[in-house]
Amino acid sequence: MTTTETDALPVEALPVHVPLVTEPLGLMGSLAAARRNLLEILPDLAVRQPMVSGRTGIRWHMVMEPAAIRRMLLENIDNYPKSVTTKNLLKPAIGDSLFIAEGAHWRWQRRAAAPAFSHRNVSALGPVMGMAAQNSLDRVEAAGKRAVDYYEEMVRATFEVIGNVTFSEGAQFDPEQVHSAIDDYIAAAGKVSILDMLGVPGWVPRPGRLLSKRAVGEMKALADQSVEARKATGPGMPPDLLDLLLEGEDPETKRKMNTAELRDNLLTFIVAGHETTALTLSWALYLCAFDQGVQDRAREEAQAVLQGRVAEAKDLDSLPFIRMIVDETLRLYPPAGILSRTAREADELGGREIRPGDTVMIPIYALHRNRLLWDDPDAFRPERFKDRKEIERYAYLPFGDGPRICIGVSFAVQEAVIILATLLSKRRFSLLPGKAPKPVMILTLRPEGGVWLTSEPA
Ligand code: HEM
Repeated sequence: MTTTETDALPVEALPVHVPLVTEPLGLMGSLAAARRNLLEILPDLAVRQPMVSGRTGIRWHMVMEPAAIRRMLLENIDNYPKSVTTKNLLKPAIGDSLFIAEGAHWRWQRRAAAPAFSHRNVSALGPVMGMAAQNSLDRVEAAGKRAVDYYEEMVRATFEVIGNVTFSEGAQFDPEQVHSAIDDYIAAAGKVSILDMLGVPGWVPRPGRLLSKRAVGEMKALADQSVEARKATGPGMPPDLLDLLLEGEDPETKRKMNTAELRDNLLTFIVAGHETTALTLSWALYLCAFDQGVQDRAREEAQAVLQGRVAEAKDLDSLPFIRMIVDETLRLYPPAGILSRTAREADELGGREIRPGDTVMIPIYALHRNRLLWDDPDAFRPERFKDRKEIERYAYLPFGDGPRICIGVSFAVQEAVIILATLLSKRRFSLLPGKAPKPVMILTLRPEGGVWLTSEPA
C-alpha cells in the first residue's frame, strides 16, 4: 500500500484499502485483474475526477459526479435500466422479481412489498434480531481467547435473522444447505458477470454454469416448500416478512403475488439481504478493532443504553454513535461496490456523450473515496456522519437512491445496530497481527481471508 499525495494521513493510520490502477490495463489485463478483484480494475482517476470513460469491447463510463448520478437514478431513470449483465446474472436465481423487474412489473411488486418494510413492521422484527445477537454473543464468549473469523460469524448471525423471518418452521429446510447453495451460486455467477461486464463475447466459455444451475434448483425448491407450508399454517404473531408478503397487495391494481412470485421475492430478500448486512457488520468490527478509541466510545454508549441487556429496535435513536460507525463502514466498504446500468437512448452525463447501449457504472467504492467529495477519504471517521445534512446526498450511496433505492434499508440498519451494540457492550475486540482482511470485490465487497479478531470481556 502506498500513500497518495492527497492522503493527509500516513498509511499505517488508515484501514485497509486497495491501491487503484494508475496505468491502463488493456483488455487481457483487465480480465485477469477482474477475475481476482473487481476493485483492481478501478482506475485511480475514479477517486480524483468526476467521470472516467473507456472502451474494453464495449463503451463504458464510470460516474462519480453527484448531479450526473442524480440524473441516472432519478431524473432520467427510464433511460438507465439495470444492465443486461446484472439481469442475465440474477434472473435464473431470482426470476423477474423486485430486484430485476422494470416498468409496470417492477412498480406493482414494489407497491405490494413496501408495507412489509415499513418502519412499524421492521421494528416488530427487533426481537428476532436481538435473539440472533444473543446467540452470536454466546458463540463469541464460548470461543474465549481464541481468534474468530467475524465474517463467517456475522454471516451466521444475519442468516439466522433472514431465515427466521422468511422460512416456516414447518418447512423441512436446513439453513446451512440454503446458505451453501446461495454461496455456490454467487461464487459461480460472480465470475460470469465480470466477463459480461467487460463486454467479452458470449461464446467465451463461462465457468461454473452447471454448478450454479444445481444450486439454484435447490434454493427454489426450499423456498417453494416454505411458501406452501406458511400458506397452510397461516400467519404468526407478530407477522414476519413472509406473512406480510403473503398479505401484500398492490393498492392500485389489487394484484397479489402468486407462489412463484413470492418465492422469487423471498429468494431476492435472502440473497440481497443477508450477506450485505453481514459484510457491514464484519467490516464494522474490523474498523472498531483497528481504532480502539472509536471502539471505547461505542462501548460506553452501548453499555449506558443497554445496561447489560440485548439491544432492541426502540434503542436505535439512543445509539447515534453506533449508527455513525455503521454509516462510515458503509462508506469505506460498501457491500454493493459497483452499480451498473445500460443506457437505452443517447444522453449527456457530466458533459459527456452517452450512446445507446453504453455501460454506465456508478463505482460506489470510488465515489465514497473521491477526493473532490470527501476529506481524508481513506480515513475511518464516524464523526463525519454526526450531522447527516452535511453529507451530499448523491455522494453517499450505499443503498442506491431514487425509486430503486434498497427496500431493506431500515431492516439492514436496525439489524446492524442491534447486533453491533450488543457485541460491543460485552466484548472488546482486537486485531490479530498479520491477518488484515483484503477488500476484494466479486459481486459484493468481501474481506478476503476473513476478519480474524480476538476478543475479551469488556
Ligand atoms: C447493508 C445491507 C444492504 C446493502 C448495502 C444493500 C444495498 C442495496 C443497493 C445498493 C441496492 C440498489 C441496487 C441498484 O440500484 O442497482 C439495493 C436494492 C435492493 N435491496 Fe438492498 N441492501 C442491503 C440490505 C437489504 C436487505 C436487508 C434487503 C431485504 C430484506 C434488501 C433487499 C433489496 C431489494 C429487494 C432491492 C431491489 C429494490 C428495487 O429495485 O425496487 N437489501 N440494495
